[in-house]
Amino acid sequence: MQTGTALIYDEEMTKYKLLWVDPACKIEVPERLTVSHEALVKNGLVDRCVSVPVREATDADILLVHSEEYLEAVKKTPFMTLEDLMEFTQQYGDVYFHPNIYHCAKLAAGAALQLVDNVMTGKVRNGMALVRPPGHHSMRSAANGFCVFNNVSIAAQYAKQKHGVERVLIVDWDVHHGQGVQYCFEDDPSVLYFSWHRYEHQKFWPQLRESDYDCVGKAKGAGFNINVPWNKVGMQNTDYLSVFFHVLLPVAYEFCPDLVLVCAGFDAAIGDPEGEMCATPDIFAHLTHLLMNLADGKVCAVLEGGYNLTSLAQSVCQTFQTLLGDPTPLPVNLDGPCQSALESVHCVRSAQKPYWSCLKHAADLPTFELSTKRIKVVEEEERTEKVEEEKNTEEIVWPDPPKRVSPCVRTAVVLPDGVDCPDGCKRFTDLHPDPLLGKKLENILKDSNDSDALSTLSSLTALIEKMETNKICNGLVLVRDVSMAMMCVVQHAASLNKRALIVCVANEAIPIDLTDDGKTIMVHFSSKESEEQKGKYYIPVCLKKGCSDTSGIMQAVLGLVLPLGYQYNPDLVLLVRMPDCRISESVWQQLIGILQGLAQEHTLVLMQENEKASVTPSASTLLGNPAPRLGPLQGPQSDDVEALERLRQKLQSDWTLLQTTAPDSR
Ligand SMILES: CC(O)(O)NCCCCNCCCN
Ligand SMILES: [Zn+2]
Repeated sequence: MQTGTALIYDEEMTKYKLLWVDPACKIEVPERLTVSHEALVKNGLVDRCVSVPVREATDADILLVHSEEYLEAVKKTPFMTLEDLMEFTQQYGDVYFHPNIYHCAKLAAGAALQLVDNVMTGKVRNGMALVRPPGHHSMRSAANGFCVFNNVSIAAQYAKQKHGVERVLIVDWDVHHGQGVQYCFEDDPSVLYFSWHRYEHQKFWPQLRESDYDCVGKAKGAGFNINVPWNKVGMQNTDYLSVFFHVLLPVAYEFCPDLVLVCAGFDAAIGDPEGEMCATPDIFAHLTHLLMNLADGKVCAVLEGGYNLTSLAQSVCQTFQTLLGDPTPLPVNLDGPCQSALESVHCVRSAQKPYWSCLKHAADLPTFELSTKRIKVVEEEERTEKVEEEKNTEEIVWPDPPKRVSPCVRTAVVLPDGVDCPDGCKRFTDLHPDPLLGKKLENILKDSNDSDALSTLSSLTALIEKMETNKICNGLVLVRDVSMAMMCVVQHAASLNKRALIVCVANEAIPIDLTDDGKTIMVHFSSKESEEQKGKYYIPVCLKKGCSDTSGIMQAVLGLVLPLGYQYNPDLVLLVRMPDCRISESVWQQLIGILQGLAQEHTLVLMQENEKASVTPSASTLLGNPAPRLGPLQGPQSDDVEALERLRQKLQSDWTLLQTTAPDSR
């Protein structure tokens, strides 16, 4: 299995800066790179990465995206006088030139190509390039928005041409719209471009009509361009996650990319003068994690924006730690998305509905949107360049991201004799069995002197305690009686006052009487409608074709289990695979991989002891290896979608992160 995270950085890219007064450009300073790199050094992350050297992009590389006349013009800048540089800059917007910026722009683009080469040839699993100048605003024949060459667009074309990549997903989480990327690929169905961006109904820079949600791509590229406008500032972690769960991830899994490129701008974080958002740096740990089970884990992040030096450095470290496989921090008290974010999610899903089967049941455009659409046209004429006022975001404070400590044992296993312990795992036995355990579990144990059941259960309970004290990250346990073991875990977690999210894949309904006390929440996948409607903590997901239905499961995991799980915020995730369920191995691995974003990766996998063939693949994902790709997904069964939507309607008043439509509250 491929491992290793590349870090690409060269201090040469700090050797250019603004040489004259320009309020629009003064935030793009060399210190952006130095503080990021220094933070990586301070947190011991540089030593854990594979340092990959930069290289200069060649003319051929740059011409994959840019025109010859533009390249020839930029080539002249190193020899220009200050006056010439200022005059040369005038023809572009919100960007500045410097005698050394052409050199640095070649290094920034070359860094992205080095990253693609190392990931595509399997020298590393994933990585991030810390570069400046950024890239996503630059266009075929124009610099723009601090960008000279479009680093990520060049990397996408390069990956296709040199490495035969067929489908590239570009995730642009920078707070500005990467219009340069959109223009480059808008008619290209092999590159899916996703961007969210501060928009404020076209009042925010670059004030483009084509940054709105209804610009979905052109001709063959229709559907392969996804714009999520933020029409208000102050967006929080929950808003970002809502867009990943209900827009990006379902489409990304359907698209099934060979490679994921990230326009990793951190001006979407709190404290940034450009974004004026409120999402905290640890959110990038989750956003990164949620992409790492795509494309067999081939994720290449390239720095774009980020102008608050504190949140930038923290966000960069959060991203690297996740790329390195460290447990994600607990997503603290997420409430639901704000009304404006919900409207954006609603509009994007309805605009993209014709192009993606995972969205074929999405709601139509909200009626108010149709009316404001006309109003927006009217405002168009009134749009005036707003005066640059200084953003005093320097005073904003937020808590330091929590420490993310990797337990000394990553994956512990409890296996019957004769089943080998997978490489990298540690066989676990309970060294101090609790003599009273039989008594405590008598209500569960049918036969209290069933010694090996007792020993398995005591290992199970001891394993949970080791996870709760962070001695062990996650675990895999094979048992004879899965239902009984599940009840034991539920009871033991409750006794430790730990909240457990149980995801149970079965075929039949299962005998379980969950106390509706909120200490446990269960999502139960089966092929049978469950007759009794239990409280808000028992969620039956019925799939007509049962758990062999890959797209049905994935639709429910991404659109229901993830939002629910993030909002519930468990201390422990229990993944239970009933013997009768026919889930495919790779879907099971995706389930394990995706849900590791919760509970600081304290995932406990429980299977029947005859599932020996699943031990190695399950352990591989628990060890942090990416789950295998599922292939492009077909649409889920209509009646399953309708059942899921009924479930959403029922649950979303309690679990507001489940919402995908804005109430027509105009
Ligand atoms: C890479 C990037 O997306 O971060 N570039 C952002 C360019 C912003 C241009 N406007 C500046 C106005 C200053 N208040
Ligand atoms: Zn930006």
